[in-house]
Amino acid sequence: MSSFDAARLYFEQAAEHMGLSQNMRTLLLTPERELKVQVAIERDNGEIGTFIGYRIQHNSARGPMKGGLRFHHEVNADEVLTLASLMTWKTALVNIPYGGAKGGVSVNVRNLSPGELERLTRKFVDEIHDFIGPDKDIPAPDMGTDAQVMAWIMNQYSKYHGFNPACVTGKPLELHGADGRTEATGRGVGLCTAEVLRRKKMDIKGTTIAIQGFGNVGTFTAKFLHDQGAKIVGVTDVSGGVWNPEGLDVPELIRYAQEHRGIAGFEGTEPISNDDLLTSEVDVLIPAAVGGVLNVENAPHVRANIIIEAANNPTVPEADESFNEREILILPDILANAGGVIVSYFEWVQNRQHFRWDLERVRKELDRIMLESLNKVWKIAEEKGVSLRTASYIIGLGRVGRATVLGGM
Ligand SMILES: NC(=O)C1=CN([C@@H]2O[C@H](COP(=O)(O)OP(=O)(O)OC[C@H]3O[C@@H](n4cnc5c(N)ncnc54)[C@H](O)[C@@H]3O)[C@@H](O)[C@H]2O)C=CC1
Ligand SMILES: O=C(O)CCC(=O)C(=O)O
Repeated sequence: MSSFDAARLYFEQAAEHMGLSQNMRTLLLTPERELKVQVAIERDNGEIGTFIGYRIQHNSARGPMKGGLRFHHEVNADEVLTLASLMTWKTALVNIPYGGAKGGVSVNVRNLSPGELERLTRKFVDEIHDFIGPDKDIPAPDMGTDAQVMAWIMNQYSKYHGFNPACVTGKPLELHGADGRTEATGRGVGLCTAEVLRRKKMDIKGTTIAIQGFGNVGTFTAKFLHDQGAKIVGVTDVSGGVWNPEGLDVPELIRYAQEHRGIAGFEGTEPISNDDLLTSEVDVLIPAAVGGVLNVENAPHVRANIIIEAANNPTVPEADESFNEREILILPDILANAGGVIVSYFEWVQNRQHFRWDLERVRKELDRIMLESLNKVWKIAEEKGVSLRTASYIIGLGRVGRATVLGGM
């Protein structure tokens, strides 16, 4: 089953509850535009490197399309379409004035020098600049991209269309970025985790947590939860994993990971594999890396009572079904990781108003939107007797559907 067909099952479960017509389902599932471009660069050794880039614009019924840009060797059209559709439901669920899009280049960034990464980014913008922009489609960071990449995008876009920082979000602070964007996704994941624990009457102090992925989202999630007194007992990344039942020293681990480009070998810990981490005995499991990691094989062995989906699309539908049957609570990606796009929205607003917010204001508004969204999802799930995922989709689809009908063809 393709990744889009799998994600479509989540859509269909909500559409069924809502009694959406077949024609409306087809309209909402069909992407508006799919770009697939050649991204050719000169490598440092003088040879040519040819890569494939994608930007898939799924839906613009509620506003300009919005979504991150992923540089990863597993990027393909099916995955980008799936992620673009998730952005449509996510922006609608948290009620920010956007549609959904996603992009990516199929490349292993670990094999690129900084110069090659810059040339690749600029070349990608050369290919897609006519289709993006502050009122069309606004890229942002995702796996393998960061504030520096966003700065190059802004600079390259401006060469064609004039200075316009709102064409991309997640930029460096020195170049029209927003205070709090880098931490935003992890902060949102942490906030949601704390709120779920509160609702489940579990004390966050001493709650054991395992996190897969220790990049932007994983580190800020770990930091937030560690600061609240939770015990982060296991973390993995592409280099390996570390485990300490007494709780990891998260600030030290962050320093170590920056210095060693990975967490493997952090002193005072035992090694743990990615597979073992997912089935480890913890209260809360937080996938914060790639998609599809919770699958038919490992789902029956997952021992956490709560799964917070920081990554996009980490759970395949069969695993989701098995978790629901076993009453394992899953907070879905389109809610749990929405903090990033929410603060991207604040950045876009600040860029358009030429007025900077301070960190306190960003955090206050982010926390308010995250908690209001979680509250609404929880209420719908209870009222309708559905999972938190289906409740999230019901809200998202409902808003996109109504905007589509009101706007007309
Ligand atoms: N950056 C953002 O603001 C947002 C990111 N997300 C999602 O969060 C997830 C992580 O994104 P970022 O932290 O931004 O990426 P990143 O590139 O900063 O970090 C990715 C992390 O995952 C690890 N990783 C990669 N492949 C892995 C594998 N096969 N097994 C285990 N670990 C692996 C890497 O070593 C790294 O620690 C992605 O699913 C992304 O779509 C969702 C919303 C916003
Ligand atoms: O910040 C953004 O605009 C998009 C973040 C993103 O790609 C995501 O939420 O998956």
